[in-house]
Amino acid sequence: MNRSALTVPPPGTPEPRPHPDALIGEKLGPHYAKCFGCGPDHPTGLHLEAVSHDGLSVTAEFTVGDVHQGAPGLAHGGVLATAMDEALGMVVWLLRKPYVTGRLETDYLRPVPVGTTLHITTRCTGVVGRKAYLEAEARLDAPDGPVAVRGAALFIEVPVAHFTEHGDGVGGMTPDREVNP
Ligand SMILES: CCCCCCCCCC(=O)SCCNC(=O)CCNC(=O)[C@H](O)C(C)(C)COP(=O)(O)OP(=O)(O)OC[C@H]1O[C@@H](n2cnc3c(N)ncnc32)[C@H](O)[C@@H]1OP(=O)(O)O
Repeated sequence: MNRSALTVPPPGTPEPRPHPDALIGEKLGPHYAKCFGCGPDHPTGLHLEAVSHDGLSVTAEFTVGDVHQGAPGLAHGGVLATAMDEALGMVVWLLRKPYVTGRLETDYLRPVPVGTTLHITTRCTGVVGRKAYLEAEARLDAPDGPVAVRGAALFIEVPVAHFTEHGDGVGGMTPDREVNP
């Protein structure tokens, strides 16, 4: 993958660990019912479902539907980037602090037909100050299927005020709340 230095942790960055209270090895619930990425109440959203793993990693599944097309019969690249962004966001939840995407890099390796279930794996590779370094991979139809998309990201920790001042709040979430109900 063509990674920029901006999404690679500096040399010597220790391996990050989940927050001691993070739920590991369990299905992660949506962070917001109307979220385009994970919300069950979004009519055309991705309905991403994810499970957390030790080592600050998440696996997630997303089945490409008719409403996600770009070219006829193929997933839109922006939708695929959204799926990566959402699955990356689920990893930083395990730090139990609010983060937003600062930078998202995406490499598209194979077309993704409608009906495909993408198996997405995301991992945090380092945390330095407010910056969390992340990487992602999406495979076609099986956890060991062909790689279709690779991604890397830099997420930035923000205060809760980021959501209350710029949006409509945090949907009942606070940093102290169980984030994976
Ligand atoms: C309640 C939880 C909800 C969870 C939702 C999950 C959904 C999935 C995730 C998303 O899609 S979030 C939505 C998309 N992202 C945004 O809307 C973020 C919009 N951008 C911002 O609000 C600000 O630009 C941001 C908070 C990211 C940074 O602004 P700040 O003023 O707080 O930080 P600052 O600019 O001082 O940067 C802090 C550090 O991050 C670095 N940085 C910030 N943006 C960067 C960038 N884009 N690329 C590289 N580095 C970046 C910056 O260089 C600096 O590094 P150093 O500490 O080493 O000096």
